[in-house]
Amino acid sequence: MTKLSVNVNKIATLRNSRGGDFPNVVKVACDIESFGAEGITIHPRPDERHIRYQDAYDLKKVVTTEFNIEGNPIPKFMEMVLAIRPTQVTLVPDAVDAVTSNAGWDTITHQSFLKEIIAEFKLKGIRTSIFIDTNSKLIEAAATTGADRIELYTEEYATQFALGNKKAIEPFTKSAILATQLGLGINAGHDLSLDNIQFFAENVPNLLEVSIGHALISESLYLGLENVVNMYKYRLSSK
Ligand SMILES: CC(=O)[C@@H](O)[C@H](O)COP(=O)(O)O
Ligand SMILES: NCC(=O)COP(=O)(O)O
Repeated sequence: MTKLSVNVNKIATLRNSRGGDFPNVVKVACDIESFGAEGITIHPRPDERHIRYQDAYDLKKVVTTEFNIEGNPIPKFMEMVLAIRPTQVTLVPDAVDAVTSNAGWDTITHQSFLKEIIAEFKLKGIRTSIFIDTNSKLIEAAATTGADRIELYTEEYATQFALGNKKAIEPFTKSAILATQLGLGINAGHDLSLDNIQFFAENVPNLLEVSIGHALISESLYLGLENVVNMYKYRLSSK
């Protein structure tokens, strides 16, 4: 079965908006695990606008499922991941000022760089995954870097699925078949949601893990609002 890794970036966004420690990222991650998630994902960005580097160290102490750290392997990120030794590092080539991840690796241009850093992570026993588009040449090049897995970048699928274009799954199915032939494990993420996840999982063979954050946290707000509004009303009703 495909594992669900919950990305808690948005919990940190909410916490940072008030400058305090509510919601507490570590507590939320532990609760998410106790609710059944099989992994916790974070994507610290250089400006620490949501997850802070300290959160990564704090989470390492408590996460009992798979801990996945995503990011661009700049020196500060490398140092942190090598010290923490999470279950998995997912390499994402995002620009410092990117609003969110918006492209996969060019594994041909950056083949030797990726080989070098993947070897460093492997020495520390950290599983490696490369964030990538559904391009067969890039997936073939990814297989030569020593990476254990690829993470298929699913924004295009999510956008097209919302427009009713179910054919958008085809490149993902093909990429998964190719990756399996090349000995790569398959993860996926970006804009996956309650609406589009089932069709994706049913049509992408050997899907090991999905990491989901933005939609999952937004859906949790919607699905929890009625309950919480009524809890407030109940507490006010004795007056
Ligand atoms: C790698 C990826 O797909 C991202 O979705 C990412 O981890 C989310 O990052 P933000 O929460 O900063 O948008
Ligand atoms: N790797 C993708 C991820 O962690 C979450 O992406 P999103 O669901 O926030 O778009």
